[in-house]
Amino acid sequence: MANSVLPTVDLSAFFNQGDKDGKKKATLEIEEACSEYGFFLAVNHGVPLELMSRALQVSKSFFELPDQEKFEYSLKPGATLPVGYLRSTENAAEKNEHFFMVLPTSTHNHCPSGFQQVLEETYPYFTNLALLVESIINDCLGLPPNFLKEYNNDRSWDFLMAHHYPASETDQSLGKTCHSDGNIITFVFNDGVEGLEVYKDGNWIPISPPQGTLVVNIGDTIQVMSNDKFKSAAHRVVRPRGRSRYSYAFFHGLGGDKMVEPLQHFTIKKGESPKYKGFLYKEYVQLRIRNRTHPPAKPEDVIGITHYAI
Ligand SMILES: O=C(O)CCC(=O)C(=O)O
Ligand SMILES: [Fe+2]
Repeated sequence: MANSVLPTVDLSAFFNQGDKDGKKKATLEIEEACSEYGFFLAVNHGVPLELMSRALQVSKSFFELPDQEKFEYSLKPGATLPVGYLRSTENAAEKNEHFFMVLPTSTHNHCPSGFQQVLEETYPYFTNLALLVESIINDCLGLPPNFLKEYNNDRSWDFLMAHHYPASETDQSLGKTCHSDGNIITFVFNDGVEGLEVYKDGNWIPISPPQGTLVVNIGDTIQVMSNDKFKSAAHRVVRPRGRSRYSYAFFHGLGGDKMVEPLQHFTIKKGESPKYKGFLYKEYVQLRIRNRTHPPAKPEDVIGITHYAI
């Protein structure tokens, strides 16, 4: 089965004090998966399965509402963050709608009560899991203990998105076009409907994780910091015929004022040249938001991490 190429990593050892062998095994699997694919699947990740399915139900109920009700949650003019309801424009290359949420305590959020509850309940689990996976990645990359934890100490650039990809009928447009994520680590879960594909060596690999499994992927920031040791893989969502697809993505980011650049650990210390120019995380985030709010006419003009490649 095509799906079996992505390893499924059991994270339970990290929730059971003392299971050293389990931690070692999972760490090695994550290291291999992140250098090879930039993606892995995670089970026993600590996020309650009941909460994941309830969150998907809330999202389905929201996206089934009449347009007029959904548009009440559209981005307010002058808003500093693209929070709330967003949908693709009529002739865009992708067809989707999203609900975008930031830190539960943020006054920027503009959520109906269902999403507010999902946000408040899921956020602590995803934040803890992200800090755990980030510390495992720190070890896999051979960085000094707690390096990423200390560098990445600002949680205000993280966000949660609910996605709906309407079923494809006659048109062939994608649910989400080929992209890589700009952040540190992303967690995705969906309703069991296929559609996510990861690009590797010229092929699109379909990823259909069993329900309750999390898809974990490395973002551009780790790719840059590790000077390409870990991959931020291109991926996309194909819209299945006749079936809508629902998913959530949690994006673990970095403080906006942090500099993102290849770390000396992967350049000077290894005798390798940096593969990227340094940039502020917030600059890259702004460029990526602009890709959405003012989509360029030509797909090749969409700004991605190669913008900083040397
Ligand atoms: O819906 C999915 O399965 C993937 C979503 C995704 O790639 C993203 O939000 O960046
Ligand atoms: Fe993505």
